[in-house]
Amino acid sequence: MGVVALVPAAGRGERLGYGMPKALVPVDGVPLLVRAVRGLLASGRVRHVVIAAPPSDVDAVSTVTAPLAQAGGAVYVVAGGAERSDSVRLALTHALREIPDTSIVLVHDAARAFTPPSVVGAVVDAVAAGHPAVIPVLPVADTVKQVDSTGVVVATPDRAALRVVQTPQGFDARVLLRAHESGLHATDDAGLVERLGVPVVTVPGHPDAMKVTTKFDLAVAEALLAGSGGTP
Ligand SMILES: Nc1ccn([C@@H]2O[C@H](COP(=O)(O)OP(=O)(O)OP(=O)(O)O)[C@@H](O)[C@H]2O)c(=O)n1
Ligand SMILES: C[C@](O)(CO)[C@H](O)COP(=O)(O)O
Repeated sequence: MGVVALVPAAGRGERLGYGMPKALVPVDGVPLLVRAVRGLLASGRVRHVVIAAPPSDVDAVSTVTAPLAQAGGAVYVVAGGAERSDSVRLALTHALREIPDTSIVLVHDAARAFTPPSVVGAVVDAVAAGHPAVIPVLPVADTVKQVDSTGVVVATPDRAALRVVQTPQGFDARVLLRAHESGLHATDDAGLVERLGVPVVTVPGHPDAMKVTTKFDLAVAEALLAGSGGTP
């Protein structure tokens, strides 16, 4: 069973506003991307990692991530694309071309750098058990409103049926390839798979798998790290 993790890390981090690509932003001296890759490998389930880096930072990203490769595995770096889905597709193409036994593919945001390895393991286990698509989720803590284009509320969905979606999202490699060849658009990979009519199952996510998007999130990440004694 070849498990490969694709790590989209080519975003500009505009909402964070740190003046460098978000994946390279350090928390306690260690870039978010390095922490994300360490967490994937610490699960003991992932052998190979393919990172989609900002095109102008492929060399810098290769330098910081090459030492992370474990025995029998490799860390590849490719140039990412304009949108997250382009970066995932470019990394997937590389994985399917260069890593012959790729059967399960995880897609994991570099920005979710503090995801516990146990979440990675739960996703891989569920795909290995025969589910073609698996996502980690959390319940919704707030009441959610649907609004129209002018901001007027049109509905209050029952939040018991809503979930917040995290990564890593895990897939049968053939299903993910079909989803990315579909030409459809979605903000996550499972969104593409859903549109193929393939069932997507959920496993429990974790609050630490939060996406570092804003300065507030970065402050939360720093607090998390301080509270955990410095891992991952
Ligand atoms: N063209 C892109 C855009 C995003 N990502 C990656 O997708 C993940 C989720 O994206 P997000 O958190 O929205 O990051 P940014 O696009 O960098 O954020 P912003 O919109 O604030 O610039 C991140 O790890 C990001 O690096 C990517 O690989 N390629
Ligand atoms: C994939 C994702 O992390 C699921 O929550 C999220 O959709 C990516 O964030 P973006 O801002 O839509 O790029």
